[in-house]
Amino acid sequence: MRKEVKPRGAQDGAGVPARRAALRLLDAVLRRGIALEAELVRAGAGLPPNDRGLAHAIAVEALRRLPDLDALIDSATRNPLPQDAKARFALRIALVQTLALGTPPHAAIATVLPLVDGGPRKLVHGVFGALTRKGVALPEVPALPDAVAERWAAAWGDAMVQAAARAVAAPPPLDLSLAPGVPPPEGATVLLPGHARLPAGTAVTALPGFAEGRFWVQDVAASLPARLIGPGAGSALDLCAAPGGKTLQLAAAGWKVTAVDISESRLARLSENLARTGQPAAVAVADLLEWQPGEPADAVLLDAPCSATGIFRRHPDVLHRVRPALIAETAALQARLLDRAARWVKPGGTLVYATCSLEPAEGEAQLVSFLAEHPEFAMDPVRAEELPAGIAPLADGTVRTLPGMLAESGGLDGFFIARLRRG
Ligand SMILES: C[S@@+](CC[C@H](N)C(=O)[O-])C[C@H]1O[C@@H](n2cnc3c(N)ncnc32)[C@H](O)[C@@H]1O
Repeated sequence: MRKEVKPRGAQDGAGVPARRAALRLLDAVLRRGIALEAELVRAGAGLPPNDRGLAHAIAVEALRRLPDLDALIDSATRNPLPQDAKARFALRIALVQTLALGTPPHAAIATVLPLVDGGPRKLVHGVFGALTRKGVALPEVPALPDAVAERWAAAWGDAMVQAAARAVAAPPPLDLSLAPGVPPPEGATVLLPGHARLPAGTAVTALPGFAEGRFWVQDVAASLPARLIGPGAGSALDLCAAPGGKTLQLAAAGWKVTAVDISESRLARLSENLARTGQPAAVAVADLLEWQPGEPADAVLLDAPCSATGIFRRHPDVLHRVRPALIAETAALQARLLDRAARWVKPGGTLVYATCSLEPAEGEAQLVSFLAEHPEFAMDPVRAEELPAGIAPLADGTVRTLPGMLAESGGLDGFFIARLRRG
């Protein structure tokens, strides 16, 4: 009689599919360098929403805590497990649940052992048991991966690295940009006019006014590039626009906006956001290395694709998958995009360049080479009163937000912003 071959995972008990999906997410980020959110679409396909949410929560928390989890694992094995060993992944998943997510140890290990069926079950069980019996805990301030700590210390100093480590410990607050005339929700902190900050974990879709488009989610740092363009009645190009936080701001400030992005799926979200908030904008799906507008614009905003290391609090996968080669690659793309964006600014018009990156190659260095090659542009220095209290423009008129700034009110994303005027 032929033995029936069951696909892997076919006999999974309750709770195991979520852990299998968490394993797949971590594997995608750590071994293949894929963004967590991109993999979530694939790894979560077919899973009920609760399992999908749990897989995501486990993976995100493991990425926040990876160096500390690995140090614990290494303290309990005679020879260090290879970084890509399945046993290490299984242990990270079991430990992070017990030590950070409040899962009882027996449930954490029982749902993880099926991931190493036919493999190192005994080892995983033994290491997990030894660590939990010892009563180990994660440190209050997570350790950053060595390569990140070294890179950021060289760029910004040790105090920034310590602030970044504190900031990675927990998800950030929920920041909203408010449509014109909308008051901040009750209990919100207001860092700038038209802004509201609510505690981390607030469900935005459950807030009164969400469906009516009275606000949209946008970190206060991410709201600065469009704010710095100011109100206007002329034409504005929002380049690399999706999912559209800045398009909404520009439209709400009175600009006649054309929003361009290469990603159809992200632009679909931009169109949903326009529909929900009732803000008008023309939308174009295009590669900006090929597209060009019918005529130059009064204001051009380039929120360029980047390593996204400035948003590590919400997307801790960047701490592990962004390497120097990726930073160099995105910096080269930014230079080409910036060069094209510059051609589309009317004489006397404004160009704002922004990246949500903590890498000088994607910010400060980009600006230096741009100014050297574009004498027709000069800095339009940002003034202190245009920024939240506690954040000052730099001497050259640019804005650099870093971990540690506004820490007492919940921090903000890492951004670089430069405003230029065409002569
Ligand atoms: C930082 S995100 C933009 C965020 C957006 N400005 C907002 O505020 O919601 C960068 C965007 O650049 C887009 N992008 C990357 N390469 C592009 C290209 N060659 N042409 C047009 N858009 C591009 C990506 O699809 C992505 O949506």
